[in-house]
Amino acid sequence: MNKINSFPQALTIAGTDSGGGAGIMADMKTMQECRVFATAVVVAVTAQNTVGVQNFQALSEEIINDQFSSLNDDLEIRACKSGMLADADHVDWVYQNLDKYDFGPFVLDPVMIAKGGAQLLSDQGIEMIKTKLIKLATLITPNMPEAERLIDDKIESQSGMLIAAQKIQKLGAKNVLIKGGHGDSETVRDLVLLEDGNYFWMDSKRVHTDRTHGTGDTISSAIVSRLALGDDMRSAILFGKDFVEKAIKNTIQVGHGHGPLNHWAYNLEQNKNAI
Ligand SMILES: Nc1ncnc2c1ncn2[C@@H]1O[C@H](COP(=O)(O)OP(=O)(O)OP(=O)(O)O)[C@@H](O)[C@H]1O
Ligand SMILES: Cc1ncc(CO)c(N)n1
Repeated sequence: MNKINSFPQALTIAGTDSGGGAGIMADMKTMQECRVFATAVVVAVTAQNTVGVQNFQALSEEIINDQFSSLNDDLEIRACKSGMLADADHVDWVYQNLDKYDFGPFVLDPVMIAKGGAQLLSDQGIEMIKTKLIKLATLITPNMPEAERLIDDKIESQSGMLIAAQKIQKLGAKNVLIKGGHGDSETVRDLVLLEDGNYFWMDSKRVHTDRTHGTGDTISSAIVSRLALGDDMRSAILFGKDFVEKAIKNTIQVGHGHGPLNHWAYNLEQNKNAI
């Protein structure tokens, strides 16, 4: 690799959040905290705050292709992720670019509905993820409602969660992380199904808070960062869980709705332990 360009670089392909807590903003803050250089392809712009999404506009095919091409011409992206992709055309354009360029392992966060209820991906867009984009995914990270939508079935138990992960893997994703943040159980359980068929659970105590805007973006960006730094999939996912847990626990008071996470909490804790 060209030494001049050797600092670890990661890419997020997603929508912006003017409120700063989710989407590209959460992704880049997370990557920065993980010590990788963050880059972005903007697919859509949202007018959003902690209360909800007030409006959004997706960008043209030309500017999306040009952003990918600019990155490919100059940077050395080692891992990438996608977030909000808006509709079927945008999913397809992202597919074509990821098929064309090598940006390393690809983490697909199939963002469908924001915590405030806004639909960030059309029904046809969901179908395009299921039939096309998923085949490029090194890892897919649905939350529970997204996992149910991907398999078109309800998930009602832990064995149901495993069966769902296996079905999602059959759609084409190599590794599957089903996030269990939704609901009100005291223990939050995430499930990881690895490429080789082995699986494990990640448990944590539920933090009773409404400051959970951008949890999914944050865990997937922490995972992508560690993949860009050379971690194997299992270590990268375990790191992501630790990172997001600390970011949720160490609440900050911003906004009046689903508040954002504290993206510097992980490093604050590391520094404290180092003293
Ligand atoms: N209240 C909570 N307490 C502890 N961990 C949580 C809580 N909420 C979410 N998590 C963790 O955060 C991560 C993201 O899970 P979640 O199910 O919230 O994703 P998401 O719905 O995609 O998030 P978003 O749509 O806000 O980006 C998971 O590892 C989950 O276990
Ligand atoms: C732009 C954007 N991406 C993702 C989410 C989901 O967290 C959101 N609320 N907004």
